[in-house]
Order: sequence, then structure tokens, then C-alpha cells
Amino acid sequence: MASDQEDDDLEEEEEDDDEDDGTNEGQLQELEDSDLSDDDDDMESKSKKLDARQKMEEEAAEAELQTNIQNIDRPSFPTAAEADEEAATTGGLDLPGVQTRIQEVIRVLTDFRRLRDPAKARSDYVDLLVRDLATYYGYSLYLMELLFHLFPVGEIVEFLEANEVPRPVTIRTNTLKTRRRDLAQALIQRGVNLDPIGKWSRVGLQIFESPVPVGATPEYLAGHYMIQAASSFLPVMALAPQEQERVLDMSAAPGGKTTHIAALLKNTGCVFANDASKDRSKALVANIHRLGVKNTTVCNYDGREFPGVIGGFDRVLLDAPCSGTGVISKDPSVKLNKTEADFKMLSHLQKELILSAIDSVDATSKTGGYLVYSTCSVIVEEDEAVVAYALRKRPNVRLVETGLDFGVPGFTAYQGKTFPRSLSMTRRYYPHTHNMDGFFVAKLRKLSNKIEGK
Ligand SMILES: C[S@@+](CC[C@H](N)C(=O)[O-])C[C@H]1O[C@@H](n2cnc3c(N)ncnc32)[C@H](O)[C@@H]1O
Repeated sequence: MASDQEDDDLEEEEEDDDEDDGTNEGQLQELEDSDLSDDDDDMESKSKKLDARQKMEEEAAEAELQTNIQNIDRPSFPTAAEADEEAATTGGLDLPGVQTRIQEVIRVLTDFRRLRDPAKARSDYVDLLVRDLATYYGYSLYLMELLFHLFPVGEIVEFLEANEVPRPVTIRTNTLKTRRRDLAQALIQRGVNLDPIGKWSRVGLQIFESPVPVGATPEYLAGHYMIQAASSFLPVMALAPQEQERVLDMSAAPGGKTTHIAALLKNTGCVFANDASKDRSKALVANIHRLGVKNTTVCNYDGREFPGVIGGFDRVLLDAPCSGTGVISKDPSVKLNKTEADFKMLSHLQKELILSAIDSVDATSKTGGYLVYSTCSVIVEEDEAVVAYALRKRPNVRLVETGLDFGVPGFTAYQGKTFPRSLSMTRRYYPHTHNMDGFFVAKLRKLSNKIEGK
């Protein structure tokens, strides 16, 4: 935003520029006229005139460029105290002004060399932008800083905007009881407007409109489907459990992924559905019954107690407790209520859980030997940093491809930290890119049951 004084200065500059333009135009016109009248000039003099004309055009273009640069309405930088006051004053907050400044600063940062104010460093612009984004979208400054560095400058707004709108309602067909085609037909007859979720899933349906609540149809009550976010399909698809296997779902409630695993096992083998919370396990048990799952045992251990409780699994899913920064559209309280201490505590818990999960896998399994680690958070400390820690502490595991044919590769470097190159085999999902909740999926293969140095 330019001050009144700056506006006056700009107007004066504009007037001066008009005069400059007139002079150049006049000179160009003279050349043009002499070109037309001097039919008798020899070739050499014509060529000289052309050169002179070209030079003058270049000078005019450069002068115009410089004028444009001078005329840029540079964002005004509030002092730290002013910005604090701006952010704290909820009633009088100039949100449209903040939004304009966000756009201006993004414009400068995306063409920094040309548009910057020479007196300001890139970090000045970034600090201002992060502060303004936090104010405008209602995030804590700490979380906004973490999110900001995940994306190229122009993309962060797309991510934040996507968090402001709900994701599509999606359901997963329970193949233990029905087929997707039959389920779709039954729901269409009830007036539900739906479509397959996408080519990547053979069991998902997206609901556009429904005259009845999707959680109260006879088909729902009969267990023909699970209401489940599209992103939640992905870890189980990556796990790819095989019939007759023993599978551990280490943090399972309310059971969207457990019941998906059971369906892929066709109710064979066995699933241990564990969750530390007895309260949340009530919904897990209810879903298991409703969907006709018969191969699953529910237990309530702290996941860190595994494999002391039971081990030797063909496959383990750790859908870890996390901050939920991928599901802000569902739970906007995450924007403000997660502190730096919370993120640290979660990352620490996730690191302990992933080691237990690895130790619960049987590397000699004939069909498996895999672990899938997933979160509904997009924060690197909860995702790549946890997997990198596991690779360091357990040299007997390797990252492998997830088998998911879309998603953004995980980070191998972030904010001065570097991770093993294999982290690019992990997959990230974003609301603005994939129209699904933010999610992270990593698949690991256990090569030996011996842990070096243990
Ligand atoms: C992301 S949710 C799991 C969602 C579930 N996989 C699903 O698809 O329905 C994380 C779960 O971890 C559980 N949890 C938290 N701390 C745990 C721990 N130390 N051990 C095991 N489970 C834990 C929480 O109770 C929560 O239900």
C-alpha cells in the first residue's frame, strides 16, 4: 500500500515519464520520416539508419522497463510493533488490506531480482508474508512457518484456500458384503447423485448429493460401505495385504483402514486392530460388526509395547497419531491449537511407534515383511523426519515404492535438513493438488529380523 506522499511521488514520476516517452517517440518519428523521404540514399546510409533506429528502440524499451520498475506499487512494511497490533486487533483488522499485501509480496517474491526494493532482503518479504498469511487465514505463526516452506511461494495460497473448503464426501464399498456396481445402483435408486472416485480405486464412490444422510441409509446400516476420506484408502492400498496373512493395525480406531484390510484379506488370515484409546475403540468394534468382519481381534495396548505383546506379523500398518494438519478443512481448530511443544511431542511418539512397528514385522514372512507408515499431517517433522529416523535406527529396513501411481514425492531436503535420497519413494498428498485430505504414505521392507548393534 502506498502512502499519500508516495502516491504524489508516483504521479510526478508518471508525468516525467510521459515527457521522456514523447522525446523518444519524436526521434523515432524523425527517423521514420527521413526514411520515407530519402529514397535516393545509398544502401550504406540506409543500413546506418536502420542500426540507429534499432538502437533507439532498444533504449526506449529499456527506459520503459525502468519506468515500470520505478512505478511498482511496492508493499509497505509495517514495523514489528505495527504488525503485532494489526494481528491483535480483531475488530479493526484490515483483512482486505492484508490480502492485497499478500498478493503484492508474492508478486515481488516470484520475480525478486526485478521487483524487489533494494533496501529489503528476501527474508524481510518472507517474514512479512508469513505473518500476513497467518493473520489472514487465522493460523498460529509457528504453524504457518512450517507450512510456508513446503511449497513454492505461489502455491501456499492454493493450499491454504483449499483448507477453507470441505473435501468431497466419499465412501468405500465393503467388498465383504457387496460390489461397487450394486451399491451404486442401490444408492442411485434412493436419489443419491454419485460417481466412481477416480481410476485409482475400484471400491470408492464420490457422493455429490444425497436426499438422505449418507450415514443413515439401509445400505450403510447393513454394512455395505464405510464413509471414508479418499486419502484413507491409500495406506491400505500401499500395504497390499494378501489372503491368509497376519496383519497388525497398530493404531486402528475408528477402523476405516482395519475394515479395508479385512476386506482385502477376504476375511481370511487375522488382523490385530490395536488402539491405545478404549473409548475410540467402541467405534472400531461397532464398524467391525457392521461391516461383517470376522478375522479381527481388537486390543488396547500402547503401540510402543509391541512386539512385546505379540509380534511376527506379515504386514504392519502404522497410521500414526498426528497433528492433523492435512485435515484442517475438517477440523480448523488445528490452525491455532497446536503448539511447537505439541509437534515435538508427536514427532517423538511417532518415532517410538515406528520402531515398535518395524520390530513387529517378520522379515522372514513368505508373502510379506512390510510396514506402511502414514499420517494425515503434511508436517515434515511428522513424516519424512520420522521415516529417516527409523532408517537410521533400524538398518534392517529399506524404503520401497508405495505402488501408488499418484502423489508428490516426499522431501529429501527441507529447511537445511537432508534426508536419504530414498525418501523420494514416499508420497505426499495435498488438498489443492489432489482434492483429498493432506496425507503422507511410506512403505518399508524389513530385510532381516536382526538389528545391527542390538
Ligand atoms: C490417525 S488415528 C487412526 C485412524 C485409523 N487408522 C482409521 O483409519 O480409522 C490415530 C489413532 O492412534 C491412537 N493412538 C494414540 N496414541 C497411541 C499409542 N501410543 N499407541 C497406539 N495407538 C495410539 C489414537 O487413539 C487414534 O485412534
